[in-house]
Amino acid sequence: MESLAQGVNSRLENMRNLSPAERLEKVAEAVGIDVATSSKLAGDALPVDLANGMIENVVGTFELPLGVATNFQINGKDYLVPMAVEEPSVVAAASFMAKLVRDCGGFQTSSTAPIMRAQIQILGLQDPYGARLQILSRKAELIEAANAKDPVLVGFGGGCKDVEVHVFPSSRRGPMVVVHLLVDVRDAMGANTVNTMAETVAPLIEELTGGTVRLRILSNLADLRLARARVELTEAALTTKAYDGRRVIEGIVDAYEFAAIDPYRAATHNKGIMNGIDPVVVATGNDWRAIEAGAHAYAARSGHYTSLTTWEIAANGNLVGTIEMPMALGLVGGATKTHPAAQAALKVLGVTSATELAEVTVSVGLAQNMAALRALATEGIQRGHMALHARNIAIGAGASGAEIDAVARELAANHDVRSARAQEILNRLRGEG
Ligand SMILES: CC(C)(COP(=O)([O-])OP(=O)([O-])OC[C@H]1O[C@@H](n2cnc3c(N)ncnc32)[C@H](O)[C@@H]1OP(=O)([O-])[O-])[C@@H](O)C(=O)NCCC(=O)NCCSC(=O)C[C@@](C)(O)CC(=O)[O-]
Ligand SMILES: NC(=O)C1=CN([C@@H]2O[C@H](COP(=O)(O)OP(=O)(O)OC[C@H]3O[C@@H](n4cnc5c(N)ncnc54)[C@H](OP(=O)(O)O)[C@@H]3O)[C@@H](O)[C@H]2O)C=CC1
Repeated sequence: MESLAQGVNSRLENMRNLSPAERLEKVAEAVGIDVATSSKLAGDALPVDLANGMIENVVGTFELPLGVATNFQINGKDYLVPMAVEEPSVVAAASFMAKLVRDCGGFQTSSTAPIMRAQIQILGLQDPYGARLQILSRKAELIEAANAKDPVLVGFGGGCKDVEVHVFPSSRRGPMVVVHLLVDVRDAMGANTVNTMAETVAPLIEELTGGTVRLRILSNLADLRLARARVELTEAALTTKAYDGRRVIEGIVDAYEFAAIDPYRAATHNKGIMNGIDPVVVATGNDWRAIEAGAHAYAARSGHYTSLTTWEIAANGNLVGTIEMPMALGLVGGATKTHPAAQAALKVLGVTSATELAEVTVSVGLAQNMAALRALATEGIQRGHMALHARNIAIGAGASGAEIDAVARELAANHDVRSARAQEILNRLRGEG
């Protein structure tokens, strides 16, 4: 079931046995980017003078490993997914699950329009419900004032689309009214865009209500900007030498149920999802704090913190997994525009809109969750994870060059991945033991 949609085939074989330079060449060839672009992914892409323009008190830059997850096929289109992350086994696990999913038809995704909320807090009101209706009666005027501030966005079909008014009749500081501007931010993450609009309409709101406006800022609970992905896997696809596919499916669904009912487990389950999501967010120069805040607030929206994914058994016995969560990602603005490696990562992905990027990103989150649940429900997490973590342990013990893989191999083979053991192996290899 190989797809060469838009010329890209994400099923790159044998990646693990190549050198980083060979892998980059293979990726660049697969997605059709030039050397000038691909070289931005090889390291040293962010000169200090550029970094100095991005944040304050800059002293240098800080690097993370950049991997590329293979095998992703989403809505029939293949993607190679850049992931910037320090944790071993994450990229391997995402690639592995994407391989299983592509053999079962790939990921199916959808999303809402990219609507962000800006909040405007009003205090000093005796009649909060009366103020609410005053504001709603002038909705069109507020929308017009907000949109006058961003003709570029309006030109792209975005802009403020609606206004909501929420009343908190009794807070410790008296009645509070909170206006939400609902803004279609198109291909922006949207924070600066909606904050500007909120600050613009605040004087008009004070005039309308007689109250005092305090905060004017977006909400990171972007519950109107959702991205979704669905997978369906057969028993045969999940069968291994050691485990029957039916047993794997039952185990994954039991693991999901645990996360659905218990917040202690849900926190770890969702961390596993974010293992997939954050590296894509970082690699594309997006704001990962915003994504994390939105994810966990959404997981707790019912008052009970729960899983961001669902895992069920369909009538035909197949395993069905879904994810739906806020995904406020941008292709313009923020560091996506200034960081050369983020620009190159977006070219590797080949996405043409922020919603497409959001759908790819939640697909990686779903794949990552599936990898963790599959491992946890069968052999446990340590075999696959620790075998790859062994290289970190080897480096920590002082191994370098070819020593790293030699020490890691022995640690993993003996299922004894500890620093002291790594030191012993290293000493022996160096003839010092
Ligand atoms: C680690 C694997 C994938 C090994 O799994 P395996 O069965 O040893 O893999 P394999 O050697 O049979 O290879 C299968 C495919 O995996 C990929 N793959 C496999 N190895 C590599 C590698 N070295 N480099 C690159 N790709 C690799 C690759 O796509 C490969 O296909 P191929 O290309 O060969 O046709 C598996 O054990 C796994 O998925 N484990 C789960 C790992 C995981 O979830 N890690 C996240 C960190 S743990 C955590 O922080 C979260 C957690 C667990 O607490 C969340 C929760 O509790 O829910
Ligand atoms: N709580 C939070 O999450 C907060 C986050 N931030 C930060 O805000 C930044 C993101 O803000 P954001 O508003 O996205 O960034 P920008 O303001 O840099 O970019 C958005 C602007 O880009 C222009 N634009 C050009 N093409 C498009 C297009 N196709 N679609 C949409 N807009 C387009 C628009 O108008 P124009 O050309 O007129 O500018 C738009 O207003 C991030 O760095 C984030 O870290 C800031 C405050 C709080």
